[in-house]
Amino acid sequence: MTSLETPVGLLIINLGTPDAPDVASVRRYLAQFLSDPRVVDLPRLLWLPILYGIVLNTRPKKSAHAYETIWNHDIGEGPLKTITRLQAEKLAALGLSGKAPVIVDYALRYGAPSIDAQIDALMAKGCARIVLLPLYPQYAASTNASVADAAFAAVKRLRRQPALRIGAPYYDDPAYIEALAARITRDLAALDFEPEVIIASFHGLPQAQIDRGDPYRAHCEETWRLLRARLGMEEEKLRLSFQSRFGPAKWIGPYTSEVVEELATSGVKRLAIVAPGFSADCLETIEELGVQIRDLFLQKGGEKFARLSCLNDSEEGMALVATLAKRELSGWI
Ligand SMILES: C=CC1=C(C)c2cc3[nH]c(cc4nc(cc5[nH]c(cc1n2)c(C)c5CCC(=O)O)C(CCC(=O)O)=C4C)c(C)c3C=C
Ligand SMILES: [Fe+2]
Ligand SMILES: [Fe+2]
Repeated sequence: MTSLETPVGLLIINLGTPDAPDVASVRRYLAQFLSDPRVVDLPRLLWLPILYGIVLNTRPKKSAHAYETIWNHDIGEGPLKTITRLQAEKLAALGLSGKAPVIVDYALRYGAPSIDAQIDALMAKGCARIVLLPLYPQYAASTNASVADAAFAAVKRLRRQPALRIGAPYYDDPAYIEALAARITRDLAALDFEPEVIIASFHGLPQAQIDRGDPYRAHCEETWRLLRARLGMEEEKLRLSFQSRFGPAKWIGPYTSEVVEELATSGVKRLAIVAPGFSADCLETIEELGVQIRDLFLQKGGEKFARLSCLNDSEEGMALVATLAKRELSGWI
């Protein structure tokens, strides 16, 4: 066996989720997440007292309750983890191996299974080459760079390091736009009503992170533009918005809640919402969009509301993940 025939590891990566929907687990998860300087890039001396003094004493209670409502109690895990695991299992079943076998698994940036534990596990199986595939279509330092930080921190401990590749953002990749368009078209056709407006809602980001050079907003806008072109929808038919604002600082807008309220009060009765930036359904889509935003729309005069699913492990979603995986593996297998 030459070194080119040794196994290659492939980890698909998503953000993460608490181990359980209770206050202690959510506090542990949020402490890890929100102390990452890529996520909250304020000076530590300013942020850590706020985080430990205020945020971690208030937010976990509220979030634990929200996680409880979406939890997959039968298997004891949150939806983001279930879906990411299924994506990895289905990707493994596709048989990506070439001259070199490919071992597929998944890791979560916060919570478990962690990136360092999964890199260790792949190395224990003989992988000297590892591809990390962050399932974040639009680049943000708080997501993509944070994955790279964790991967390089993991190998920093080692004398004999594996070779690492980290997948690129894919916000304008035809395979991504095609997967979204196919999924949206199929899901709209299955509704029992025709929405007047569809909102493409992306996770928000503090405006200050954009000002410091994050291309995230431009990436979201380009995804939105390409999706509109592919679906033949004008800006007023497929609206752009940003959700999940956290803390008092200014985040990028328009905020999803404001767009929904504006639409309802201007007489729109039938609305659909899709979250193209999330590759797996999670708290932010199932609960924030599916419950809070739905309630807001109906309360302000809307009559019909549908939340479309993320790509998840659907046929379209898996075709996309397979395309990305093959691209990032090329030359190694
Ligand atoms: C300063 C805070 C945050 C930044 C910056 C941020 C960026 C960011 N997040 C995602 C994707 C997800 N975020 C999720 C949950 C979530 N996000 C924040 C804060 C920031 N995110 C918080 C506090 C939470 C926790 C939930 C809560 O307490 O309300 C999730 C869902 C996780 C789940 O378990 O279901 C995802 C996914 C992206 C893509 C992004 C930057 C572009
Ligand atoms: Fe987030
Ligand atoms: Fe949220």
